Amino acid sequence: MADNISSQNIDNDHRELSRRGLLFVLSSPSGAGKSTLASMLLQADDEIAMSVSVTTRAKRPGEEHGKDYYFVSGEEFEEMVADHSFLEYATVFGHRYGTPAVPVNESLADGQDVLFDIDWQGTQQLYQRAGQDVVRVFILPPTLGELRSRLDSRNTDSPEIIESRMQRATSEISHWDGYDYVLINDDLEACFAKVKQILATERMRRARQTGLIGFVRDLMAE
Ligand SMILES: Nc1nc2c(ncn2[C@@H]2O[C@H](COP(=O)(O)OP(=O)(O)O)[C@@H](O)[C@H]2O)c(=O)[nH]1
Ligand SMILES: Nc1ncnc2c1ncn2[C@@H]1O[C@H](COP(=O)(O)OP(=O)(O)O)[C@@H](O)[C@H]1O
Repeated sequence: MADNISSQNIDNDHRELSRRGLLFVLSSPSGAGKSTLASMLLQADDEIAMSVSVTTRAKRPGEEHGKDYYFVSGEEFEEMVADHSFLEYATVFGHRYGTPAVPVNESLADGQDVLFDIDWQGTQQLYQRAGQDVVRVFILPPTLGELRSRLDSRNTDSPEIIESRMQRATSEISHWDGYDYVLINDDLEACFAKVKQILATERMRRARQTGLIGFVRDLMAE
């Protein structure tokens, strides 16, 4: 386990978030395209950092420890739970997934926004913790047939795993109304443009609540 994501680096309650940046969440049923959209956003925007999750699921071909996930054993995961190292955690498809708090706080303290690829359970927990700083975006596939063909063509999972993800897809989708924005990822570039538009709009909304207040006060005092 990488030390920089464990709780040992800080003394106080590391689940207490510094509230400077946005917490930008992408969720979707497996295969709808959230990882693809997340990596496009990270490439296009210097002011947002990815929250790398911890998981007990097996590494897929091509995935890197510390970049895609921190891959840990079940025991290591439960130790992190006991240490209160997670901002949120959940069981998805029979595996444990969690967001380590320390890197998120570091990014926020650096003035970065933070991008999360987490499920609806984690989104609810994050929302309870950080409320108005969380922007929740749900990505839908255009059809379930297209979802299956994306899972097939991604070529990372066995037919059994793909089947179980398809069986979970409708229950994942049923949580769509717990999100601020719902996008259909049909044409990738069009969907990505909407993701960027949402981020830009939400940044402006925050600027209205924070920096601009001082500006308006000074302007009116002139
Ligand atoms: N709550 C929570 N969910 C996560 C976290 N990391 C990933 N997930 C979700 O777990 C699910 C499975 O992710 P993954 O194994 O990468 O499969 P994929 O969605 O098919 O790429 C997805 O819905 C992810 O959004 C996390 O830290 N917390
Ligand atoms: N709009 C799209 N049109 C066609 N294929 C897509 C689109 N968006 C994503 N994909 C492809 O679908 C597969 C699943 O996408 P991925 O981002 O891994 O989904 P998720 O992270 O939601 O599980 C990948 O092979 C990806 O390249």
